[in-house]
Amino acid sequence: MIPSIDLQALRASDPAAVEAMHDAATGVGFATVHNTALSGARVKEVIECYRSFFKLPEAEKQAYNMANTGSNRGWGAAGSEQVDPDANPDYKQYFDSGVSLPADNPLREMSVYAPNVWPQNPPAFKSIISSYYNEARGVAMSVLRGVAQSIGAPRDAFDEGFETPMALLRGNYYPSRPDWAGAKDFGIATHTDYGCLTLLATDGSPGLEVRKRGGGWIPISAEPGTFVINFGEMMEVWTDGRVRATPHRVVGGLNERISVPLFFNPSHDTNVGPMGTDQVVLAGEHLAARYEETYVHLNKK
Ligand SMILES: O=C(O)CCC(=O)C(=O)O
Ligand SMILES: [Fe+2]
Repeated sequence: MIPSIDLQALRASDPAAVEAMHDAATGVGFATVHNTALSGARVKEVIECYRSFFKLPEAEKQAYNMANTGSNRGWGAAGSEQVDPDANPDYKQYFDSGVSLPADNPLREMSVYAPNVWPQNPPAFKSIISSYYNEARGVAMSVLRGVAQSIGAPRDAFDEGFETPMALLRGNYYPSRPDWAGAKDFGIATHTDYGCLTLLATDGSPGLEVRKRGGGWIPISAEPGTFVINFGEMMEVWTDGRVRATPHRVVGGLNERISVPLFFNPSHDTNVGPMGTDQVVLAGEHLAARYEETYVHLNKK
């Protein structure tokens, strides 16, 4: 039901891999991807690094709380994001990092390119997370080339749009589902991702569910070294609906869980208007609007 794709085969234009990507992109909107440049050991290191951060005392994490900076870099406390207006704010915590631009780059004035915030603890956080950020971007770009090929576009159709990507790496921490949680409380409520492609690593524990067309939910999980991919709203617009942005959620259960999505968003000025039309939709404007709707610290301003 959810295609499983060998990334090296996709890179080599193996017909079965290209067809699996076509099915994923135009059908369920999700796939798992394995045989990438990122090993399971690398992903485990990243997950444990986030875990150490999330286990710090709340008072220490407060120093990095993004509600204080108004950007989306640093720690997001439980209840700080509401992805579904009909549900309560999510009970997950998260930590966001983005592209590192040189101090004299004027793009840093824009909140989507704001400077990163790095915690002091664990001490290796900055080096582990920033190198994973760069490696994961490389993997995401290879996946996108395969997506382009699978829908009959040139393999490099998306390359130019990702020169200074608003790519955001997030560590999500879901504690076990709180006792007080009711029907409107979720680890992360039902939503579609905002950007083009999400490359998601998880600690292997269950929780993520994908909405089935026609109703119902499909559970999906991936051990470190295998990634879940899915497509976001900008990709659906850009491809004029051919590639699907599929809603998903985490209700949460007894198990604690960590997941690490890379939201591979294009450069601010990339036109993600439907290909082959003259409609203009600026990626940066779409993203800023969605952040304003969902980050509690931005929409309450
Ligand atoms: O934790 C997961 O598996 C999914 C997280 C997610 O959908 C998101 O952060 O957008
Ligand atoms: Fe998501």
